[in-house]
Amino acid sequence: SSKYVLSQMHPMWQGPLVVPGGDRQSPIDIAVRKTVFDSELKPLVATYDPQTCQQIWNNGYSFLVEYDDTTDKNTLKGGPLKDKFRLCQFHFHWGESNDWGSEHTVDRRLFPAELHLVHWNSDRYTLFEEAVMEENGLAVIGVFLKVGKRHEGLQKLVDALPAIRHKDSIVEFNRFDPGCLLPANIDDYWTYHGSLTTPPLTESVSWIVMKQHIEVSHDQLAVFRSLLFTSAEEVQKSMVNNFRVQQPLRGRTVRSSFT
Ligand SMILES: NS(=O)(=O)c1ccc(NC(=O)NCCO)cc1
Ligand SMILES: [Zn+2]
Repeated sequence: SSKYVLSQMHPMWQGPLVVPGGDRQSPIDIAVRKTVFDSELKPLVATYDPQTCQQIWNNGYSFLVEYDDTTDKNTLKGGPLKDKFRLCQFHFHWGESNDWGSEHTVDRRLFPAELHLVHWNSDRYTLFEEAVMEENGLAVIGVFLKVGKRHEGLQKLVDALPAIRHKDSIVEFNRFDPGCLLPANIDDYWTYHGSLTTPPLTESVSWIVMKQHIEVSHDQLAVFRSLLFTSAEEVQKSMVNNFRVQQPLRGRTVRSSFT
């Protein structure tokens, strides 16, 4: 049965959204004490080619760094995944202040921002658009951001943001290694079955949320907040608080790859 999901997460969404089923929605709170260690979970193997980076653009919701996903150049396998997945894009969610902004929470703790690396199952499907509708179609790696020392690898991205301040603006972006945004330790993660956190909210995501966060500077995060939800003709609205609120667990188990 499909349930109505009120669009609490963002004023931009008008009226209730119908989602298929609605009992595998994301994000969620990860109650650490209730996670279950699974010794069968393998280490994650992420192989990314910085040369396949194509463009960075403001989609009116976040900014996306998109990769050429027509070949198996950027793959994710292992971890909870049975198949091989292809990176298509990564993006972030953040708040208007450093006190909130992440989508997932850990024991209700909010982080100032969260990175999502979006992959689709290239063993079973030929396009993202196909995979996004399927139960085992997507794998998204979530990485929490904390405010601290400057992230040298992120700076190249930050320097490109003023050029895509408005919705639908896009610039060519080449040579960016998404691997530089992963924490040192990618063996410790939580994993559960969920959904996209923005429309179409389809329940096709194997979530892999890293236990270890990365650090970015206050100034780097401030540049995220200088982006706009709006296009050049509209009244300006700062791109902040582009996160969805935590959704009910509905009996799901969150597994951990570590004790
Ligand atoms: N926030 S999230 O759950 O990681 C997410 C990822 C991809 C999408 N959609 C998507 O990638 N659409 C096609 C090309 O951008 C929506 C939400
Ligand atoms: Zn996201």
